[in-house]
Amino acid sequence: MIGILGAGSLGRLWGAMLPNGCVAFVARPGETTDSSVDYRFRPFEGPESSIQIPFLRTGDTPDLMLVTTKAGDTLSAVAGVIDQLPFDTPILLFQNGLGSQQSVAERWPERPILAASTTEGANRPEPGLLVHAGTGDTWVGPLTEQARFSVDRAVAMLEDSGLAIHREPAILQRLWQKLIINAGINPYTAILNCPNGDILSAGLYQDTIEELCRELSELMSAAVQITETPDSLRQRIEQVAQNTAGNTSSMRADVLRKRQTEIDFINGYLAKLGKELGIDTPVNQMLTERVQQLSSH
Ligand SMILES: NC(=O)C1=CN([C@@H]2O[C@H](COP(=O)(O)OP(=O)(O)OC[C@H]3O[C@@H](n4cnc5c(N)ncnc54)[C@H](OP(=O)(O)O)[C@@H]3O)[C@@H](O)[C@H]2O)C=CC1
Ligand SMILES: CC(C)(CO)C(=O)C(=O)O
Repeated sequence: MIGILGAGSLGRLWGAMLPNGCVAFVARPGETTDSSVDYRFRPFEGPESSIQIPFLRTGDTPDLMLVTTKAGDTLSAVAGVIDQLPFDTPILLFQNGLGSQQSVAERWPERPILAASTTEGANRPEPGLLVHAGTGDTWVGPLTEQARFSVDRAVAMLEDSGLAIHREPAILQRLWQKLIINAGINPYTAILNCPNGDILSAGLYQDTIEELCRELSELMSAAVQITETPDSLRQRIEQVAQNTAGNTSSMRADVLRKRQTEIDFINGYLAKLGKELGIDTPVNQMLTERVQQLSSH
């Protein structure tokens, strides 16, 4: 049995893709477990279907726990359920950005804590409907020492979904690569209130991207010893912005829905890291503050 903590877009995608009867959502503390989570699932290809996922019952012991809350909710969500989990249940964190993963791994270093980086895309355009909007790849790797022995088991269980799953021993580096893309696209789309592709012609982007990429290059080199020039980072950011030109980024979507964004775990994380490492990050700081002003901080 696989437990899923966070019945949002990504949690429901795993709920729909994993074999029926093998998954259960984890209720919030005090929430009833008598009901189920019911929704329509629109797959990337093929007809819609109805999904019904039960809640994990007291005494059920999941073999794997997927955590699909937003980064800002993750530490408290895990804290709320961890005492009910067997000590050896792998806990796999799916958050974008960085910072939330380290908080969980540092608080429970003796537990098997893993992280995933995924390019699958899921959204809920209306209540009760989950859309698998884009197929991609999911990489899974260990954050704590204990987790090294759990990666193969976690990958094997997730492979039952039919999605593309890969082992990634250097998961932190993999998360950094996605962080770079999110840091170079998401805040601009939120501030400018535009689809991903439109940032490229905007004055705010053109005036700051060179300096932002210099900050990203220095931070990545200092934090995870990946050397990549600012120009190369800029090319990667612009390639993704072009490939996803019509998309509404997750950060713009959060602002439009008046939900808390993940800015503190993207550019905010980078600005904080810069302070710790003695690297100036004025553009990350400016983007963080401007997005914070837009959202419900
Ligand atoms: N959606 C996607 O395609 C992708 C998402 N990600 C990342 O995955 C994470 C989740 O994203 P997404 O699914 O889109 O976000 P959603 O907001 O759709 O889902 C998060 C869910 O977690 C629930 N939640 C919050 N706190 C708790 C708690 N304490 N106990 C149980 N449930 C809780 C929320 O409930 P409520 O709404 O009631 O607060 C919500 O249903 C993010 O970090 C995102 O960046 C990464 C790649 C792709
Ligand atoms: C790559 C990008 C920017 C695609 O929209 C994304 O990951 C997001 O919106 O969070």
